[in-house]
Amino acid sequence: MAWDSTSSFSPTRALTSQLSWLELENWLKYSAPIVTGLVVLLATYLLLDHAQTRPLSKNEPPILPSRIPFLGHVLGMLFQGGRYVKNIGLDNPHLPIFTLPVPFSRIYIVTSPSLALSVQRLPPNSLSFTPLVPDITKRVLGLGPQTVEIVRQNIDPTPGEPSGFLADMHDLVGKSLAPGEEMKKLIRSAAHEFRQVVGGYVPPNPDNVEIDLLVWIRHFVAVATAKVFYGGDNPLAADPQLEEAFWDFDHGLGGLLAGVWPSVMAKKAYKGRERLVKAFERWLVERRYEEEDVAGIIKQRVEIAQRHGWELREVARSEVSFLFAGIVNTATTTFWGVLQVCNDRGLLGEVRKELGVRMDTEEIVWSQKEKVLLEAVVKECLRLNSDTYSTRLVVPKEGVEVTVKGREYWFKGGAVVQISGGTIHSSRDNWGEDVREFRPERFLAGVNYKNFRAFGGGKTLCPGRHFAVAVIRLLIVMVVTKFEVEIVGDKLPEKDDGVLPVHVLEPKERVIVKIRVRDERKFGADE
Ligand code: HEM
Repeated sequence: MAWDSTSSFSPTRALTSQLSWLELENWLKYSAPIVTGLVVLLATYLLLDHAQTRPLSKNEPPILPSRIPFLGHVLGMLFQGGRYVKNIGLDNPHLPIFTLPVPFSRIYIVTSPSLALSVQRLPPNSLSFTPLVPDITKRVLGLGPQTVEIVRQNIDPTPGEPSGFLADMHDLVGKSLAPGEEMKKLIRSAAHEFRQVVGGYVPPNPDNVEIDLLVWIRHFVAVATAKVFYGGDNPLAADPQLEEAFWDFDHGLGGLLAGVWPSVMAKKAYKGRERLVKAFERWLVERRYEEEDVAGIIKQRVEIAQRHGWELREVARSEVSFLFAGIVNTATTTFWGVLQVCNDRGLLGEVRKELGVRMDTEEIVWSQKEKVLLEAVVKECLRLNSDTYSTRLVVPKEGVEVTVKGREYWFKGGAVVQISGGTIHSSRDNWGEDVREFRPERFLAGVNYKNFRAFGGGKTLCPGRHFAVAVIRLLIVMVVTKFEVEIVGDKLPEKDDGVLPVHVLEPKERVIVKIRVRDERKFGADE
């Protein structure tokens, strides 16, 4: 009999359905534990998220949950860098402070400038930056366990207590870079070095060679700063290739800070740092720091570190960090300053008009107006391009209740409080409708400095700020006076705010320029 495929009984179908049952049974047998596991995982995940988004105290700042439960804020920060938190602040202008719940902890974000002032004045036994330093320096600089132990000692001494390494170093750097004779000497030395590197620079033919403005400027800053602080025999002068190692270290800082297998995960930065450390170690072993042209602040830094029991190879790591502080922000801010001035013919004319730099005596003659205008240019560049955070650890393990501006706040122990410079600098409420525009005039008209956070604030306020503004001003004016800088392309780049904002932000795209010498006869402006 021919097989009737339309009949209601079909052995094939029966066999197939039997197979399906078997498969289902098998599937259930093997998959049930997996499904149960997944359900338990999902329930735990949602429970954790629920627990995480509940206030831990009635006075904890308002909690902003993330769209992706539990891990959302961490992922946001990981994939969007500093922009993530900055934008949450800008989207919630009604909240002066808020809580970002992260797995098993919190990050408290302050976006109100006046609240920031009060928060950074709280005593170090409630909020302090210094307890974070040992771990940060261990990761970023690769300090050994013995040195980290030394750093931990008497980290926040109260009056009358012996001061530890950090407090001694903090005092020294603060005093040496405060306005006064020592700082003037450093600025004179910087002026001299800038005149050597900028004045002696012969640009390649601009018809054939285009230059990356940031790379060009940062070379001047790196070479000159290394010489101002570490003298003519400084490690960068002895091996010019170290400059590349320096920028590798800088660009991979986030990876080093993450601390996960840095020699592999942040390979370039790690290698760059270790090359720098070796060079500084050699410099120290050869006692180059005793040479006459090494700045007093460096001689004393080495002395303090040794007095506290640091070995020379560890002192080398500390000096890499000081060189870093001296170069990176200054270089990037000078880049933005030169770019903005050269992009505005009117401003360029003003800047060029009143400066005289004499080759013979190295005397720099500023008109007061010039100095103020350039200072405004520098500060406006900093406002637009500095998204840095001031960070404080909540010191008491059990958490802390503080009264700030007449209100009670509670912070969880071990969590961090961050003042978001990026939000404060980008807020219309603080800077007006033209907040995104470059308008140095706003600083000439007078601004409220509580809205300006480029140098941080409180106990961690940048000690190099006066020196930095003076040298950036000087370098901008030297570059635009000696050279005609033609920007290739008609659009200025935006800052790259998708990274960890550890320093002034670099541009998203490279800025290419053509450089011509403007005046062959002398360095300075027309006499
Ligand atoms: C435009 C240039 C500069 C900017 C924007 C800048 C910014 C900053 C910021 C934001 C901090 C941390 C503040 C905080 O955590 O609240 C800092 C710390 C520091 N800066 Fe600067 N800085 C600049 C130039 C310099 C220069 C030229 C030097 C040295 C020659 C320097 C030396 C330091 C040191 C030593 C610290 C650590 C202070 C401490 O924790 O005790 N900075 N700077």
